[in-house]
Amino acid sequence: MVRLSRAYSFASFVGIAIVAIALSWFYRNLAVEALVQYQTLSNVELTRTVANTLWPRYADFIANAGRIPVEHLATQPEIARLASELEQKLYEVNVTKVKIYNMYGLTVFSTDARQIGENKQDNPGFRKARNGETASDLVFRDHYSPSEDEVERRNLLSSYVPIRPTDDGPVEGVFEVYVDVTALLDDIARTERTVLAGVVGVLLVLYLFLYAIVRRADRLLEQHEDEERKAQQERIRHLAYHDALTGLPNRALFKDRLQHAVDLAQREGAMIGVMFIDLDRFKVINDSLGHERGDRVLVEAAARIRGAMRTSDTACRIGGDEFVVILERLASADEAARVAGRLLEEFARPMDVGARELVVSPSIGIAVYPGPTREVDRLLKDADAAMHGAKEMGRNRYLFYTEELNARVQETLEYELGLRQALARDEFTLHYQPRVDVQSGRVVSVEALLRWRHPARGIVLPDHFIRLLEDTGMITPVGEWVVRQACRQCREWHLAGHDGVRVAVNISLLQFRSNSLVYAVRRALTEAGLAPQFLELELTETVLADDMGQVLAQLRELRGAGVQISIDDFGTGYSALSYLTQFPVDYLKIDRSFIQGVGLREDHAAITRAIAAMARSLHLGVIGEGVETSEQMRFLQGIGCNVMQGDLFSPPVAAEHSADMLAIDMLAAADTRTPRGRRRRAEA
Ligand SMILES: Nc1nc2c(ncn2[C@@H]2O[C@H](COP(=O)(O)O[C@H]3[C@@H](O)[C@H](n4cnc5c(=O)[nH]c(N)nc54)O[C@@H]3COP(=O)(O)O)[C@@H](O)[C@H]2O)c(=O)[nH]1
Repeated sequence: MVRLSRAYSFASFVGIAIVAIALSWFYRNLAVEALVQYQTLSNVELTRTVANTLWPRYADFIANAGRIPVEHLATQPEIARLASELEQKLYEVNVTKVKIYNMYGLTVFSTDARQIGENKQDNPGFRKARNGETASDLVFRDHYSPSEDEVERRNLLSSYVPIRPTDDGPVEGVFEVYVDVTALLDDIARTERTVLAGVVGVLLVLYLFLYAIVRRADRLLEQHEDEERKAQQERIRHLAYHDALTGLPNRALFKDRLQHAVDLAQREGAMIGVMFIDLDRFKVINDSLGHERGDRVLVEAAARIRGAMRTSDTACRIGGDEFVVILERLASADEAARVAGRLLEEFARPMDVGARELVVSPSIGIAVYPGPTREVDRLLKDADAAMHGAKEMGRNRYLFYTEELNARVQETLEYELGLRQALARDEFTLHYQPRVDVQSGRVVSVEALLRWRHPARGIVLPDHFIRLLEDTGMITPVGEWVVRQACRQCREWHLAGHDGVRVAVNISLLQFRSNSLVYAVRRALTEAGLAPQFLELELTETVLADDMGQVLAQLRELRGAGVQISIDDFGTGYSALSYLTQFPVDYLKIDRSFIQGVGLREDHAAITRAIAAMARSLHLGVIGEGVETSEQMRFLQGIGCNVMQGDLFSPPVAAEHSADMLAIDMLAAADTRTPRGRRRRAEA
């Protein structure tokens, strides 16, 4: 970095030098010019005086001097007289030499007699004077002879002055006057040196004064730079060890702090704890509300965690929605439980994250040392396992780590990991359950139901993994796979001759929130070459009760394209029935819990009747699901519900048997079926 003082020193030195040189040059020029002007005037005056007194008597001699042989000129009596008279006249002035030229440049007279007779007609000074102008020239002579004597190193001003008998008369000759200005020029040089010394002295004082200021500024700057550098390093260090969003220590600093806490605990024989906090369903919040609101949830969560902690605890954010608190110097495990309890209370208050208020709960796992956690470097892992245990137990709670819990959690984690890989490993499959028109005995539509062919556990039913798919955000890609697969299968049925059959697919609320549903459905239909009216989407009432505007827009688009919409598990959603008039719906599926209550509970029979009547008056189709007995079938027939689904006709069957299922008379099959036994065989 360029130092100010160094730059200032250099620039000022150059400045002072330039000022000194310029000043000296100007002063000398002005002074010398003034001297030349003054001395020239004085020479002109002298010439006029001489001309007035001497010229009338010598004018003829000088005019005719050209006729006298040059070698005799100096010996003419006029010359001696002239020399004598001039000597008197020049006695009191500082003129050192005088020459007189005639109009042809002949030196008629000179105080140095050796120069008499010389011709100066080509001399510019002479020529100028002959033409009526005065010409002066400052010259330096190493050796100079004013008369016959010689002097050395002189500065001389020589002036050529025209001689006129009267002020406005013609020029009749030229006077050359030499004045010795050596002393005057020396004076000028002395004054110049004095002025220069004075100016340079003042400039130096100014320079030193400014230098002191610049030096101080330099130091202040240096100090400021130092502070800025330190602050910058501190900022970088902070960024390296803190989470930019919440400002909490990050994973790197957490490891440091944990190590420190462990060292202290081992030295003092104290107890420490690690609390692993994971926000419940954060992925869903993030995906549905957007990342900006997700960030606000995280910031608010960090503030609440800090609020619930003791001053001796350290809270860190170690991942997306994962926070860890190091609990130092615990008196007992109960103290950790109290901190966790406070934290749950903090999270019970709704969070204001913009458009809506949210209650975001945490699941908390706690591992204490010494305790079931024997190795300190397992503290975090064990707290993590306890947190998963808390999630399994229903979330929004805390759980201490135990070895049994660990085994269970490991199993769940493996299961979860397997599910994450199931789509890529092609382990999902669809089973199909027919819906029968009991008036004709024919299959009118088929519900596609997802199954996971687990490598060790065999066929796993969706109740065991749909929620996990939703929690992990995998429901969207898996749901899209289901739609694609079902459309392809339906097209195959059509090609095999069952061309009126419709396929129904269950759609999760999260698929609506992902906003890719409409595109995925259209693409699946196009890829399979299936007309939209053969695809039915089953939604639960919770979907309709969600963000009405968002769901309605997508439903209208799908319905507009020709896709059929049905409400699944109808009657269990406890939501306002008015939505039925607003949403574009084609069918209501009466929940199987009501149908299975028929013959056992009058209220269930009443609800079933009411739903069928409502569907009829709203001109909606009605489907009875979970029909297991002939009694239930007859009851439904009696209330005008003729399309039924249930084990009485067929449980869900694998794709390879689905075409056979479409070919048979379902009523005849129902007569010979023992529902539950048949279900187990078909799904095995
Ligand atoms: N989002 C998605 N959800 C899906 C998908 N596939 C299934 N599901 C949902 O999982 C729930 C459980 O489904 P499943 O275990 O397949 O059970 C279905 C039938 O087997 C069962 N059923 C049908 N008839 C009978 C019967 O007579 N008795 C009896 N005990 N069970 C019967 O009902 C389930 C179908 O229910 P529904 O969808 O409400 O019509 C279930 O909620 C599925 O929705 C999927 O791809 N995506």
